[in-house]
Amino acid sequence: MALHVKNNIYWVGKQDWELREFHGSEYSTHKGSSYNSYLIKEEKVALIDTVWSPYADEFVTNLANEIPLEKIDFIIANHAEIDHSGALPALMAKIPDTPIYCTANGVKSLKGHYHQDWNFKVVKTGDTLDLGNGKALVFVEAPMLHWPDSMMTYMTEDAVLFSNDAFGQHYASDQLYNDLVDQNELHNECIKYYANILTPFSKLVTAKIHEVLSFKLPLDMICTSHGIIWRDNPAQIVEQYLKWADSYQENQITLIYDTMWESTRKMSEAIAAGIRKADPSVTIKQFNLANSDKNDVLTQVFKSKAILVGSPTVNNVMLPQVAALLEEIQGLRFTGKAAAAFGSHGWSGGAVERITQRLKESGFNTLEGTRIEWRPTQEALQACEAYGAGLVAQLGGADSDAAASAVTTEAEPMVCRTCSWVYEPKTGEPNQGVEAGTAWEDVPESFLCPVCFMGKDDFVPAADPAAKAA
Ligand SMILES: Cc1cc2nc3c(=O)[nH]c(=O)nc-3n(C[C@H](O)[C@H](O)[C@H](O)COP(=O)(O)O)c2cc1C
Repeated sequence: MALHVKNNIYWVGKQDWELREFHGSEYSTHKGSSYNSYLIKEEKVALIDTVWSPYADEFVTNLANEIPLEKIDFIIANHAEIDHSGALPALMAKIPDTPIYCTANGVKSLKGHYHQDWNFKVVKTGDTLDLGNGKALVFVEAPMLHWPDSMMTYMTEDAVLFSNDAFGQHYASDQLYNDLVDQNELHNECIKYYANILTPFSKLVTAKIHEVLSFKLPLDMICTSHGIIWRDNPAQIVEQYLKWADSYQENQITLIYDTMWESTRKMSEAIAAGIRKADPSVTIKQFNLANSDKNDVLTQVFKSKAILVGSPTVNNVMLPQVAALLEEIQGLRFTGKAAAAFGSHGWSGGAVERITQRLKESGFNTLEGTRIEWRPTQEALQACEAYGAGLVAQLGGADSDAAASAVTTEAEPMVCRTCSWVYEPKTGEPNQGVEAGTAWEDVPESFLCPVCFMGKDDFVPAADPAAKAA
């Protein structure tokens, strides 16, 4: 059923109350989700995005009840991922010649998904499409937010930004607008979405928001492609994104572990007690990975100034759930956080060292870990408490941003021509073993842009983007 949004704009999407997993099991959706599609009925009729493929037939039927399909003049595909483009095959079967407006990368992704040579119209930032009635759509490319093809579409006069995935949340609701839903639920789903999906692209988030703000366009609503529409003070989520993109952290320490026989859990609790005694103001959270949702844990990592990751040693390595989480943590490229490892072992040990190494490779400012043999004695637990207290003292000035800013270098930043990610010599790129203070000429030839994976040749001096990389 179509729902009126503003003037001649209607929501024609799908509320998916049942969804509990998204991207396979990559993202948990405790509150369901929605696939938001918008129909604009000006002199010209435009459809912005569609819905996920399982709901394609339902979508097309509902749309045809709203408007004869042949009256749709333009289809805008802001993003090719199948939760937004999934109904295109069913729709295009009915109106095969209707033009689809998307970025150049959008054509590649849509062809890659559907293997169809539809009537694609490639658009770039600043291109406009006249809707009549004095209104137009303006396109803004947003590469790697969060796929190479991503873009946003702005509607003039109505001052509505169709932001696609940006500013969205996985949150099914019978209310369309941000001011009508539970604010805590909304905040939790927004931060989870940012933490789990957008964290690696934070530098691009900041740059894109500043670019769009520089256009000085009025903004009345942000119509996202998942979750609610921001109509009450839409700038609030933009401001929130700027904070989240800036090495976000709260006064929180999170302990994450797995255990076979509870020794590592006891260590976690003793370390937490030591932290609590040393700093009663800090929020402490503890998660056993065996019974925790990984996306919820990653959200807490995002909120933390420091994390402690624990595992017993098994066959000289860590437990697999811990290894899996560390892989996710590495991909998310958190910045400005400290970390340490802990765990129990029987003879050789090995897990604490491996965890420490992985945390270091993931860009954390790693602190000395702690280990015990077998099940903890009273003395061992006291030592863990003391360790927790000592950690608080170390955290006083130990975050890696501070460490990075202590690095002085005259070396110039370099920018990736494909996605605009900036290499800052001051911070290096610890994910690829490039230490803070490394000048571009000393960065290994195997270096890849961490956002779009282009090689070193694709980089040019940030101060002179027209120049060719040496
Ligand atoms: C299958 C298995 C393999 C193990 N392999 C090692 C090992 O390679 N090195 C070691 O030091 N301890 C090893 N241990 C001993 C555990 O690390 C030890 O029991 C530890 O206290 C368990 O901690 P937890 O109670 O947190 O599970 C192993 C234990 C099991 C059950």
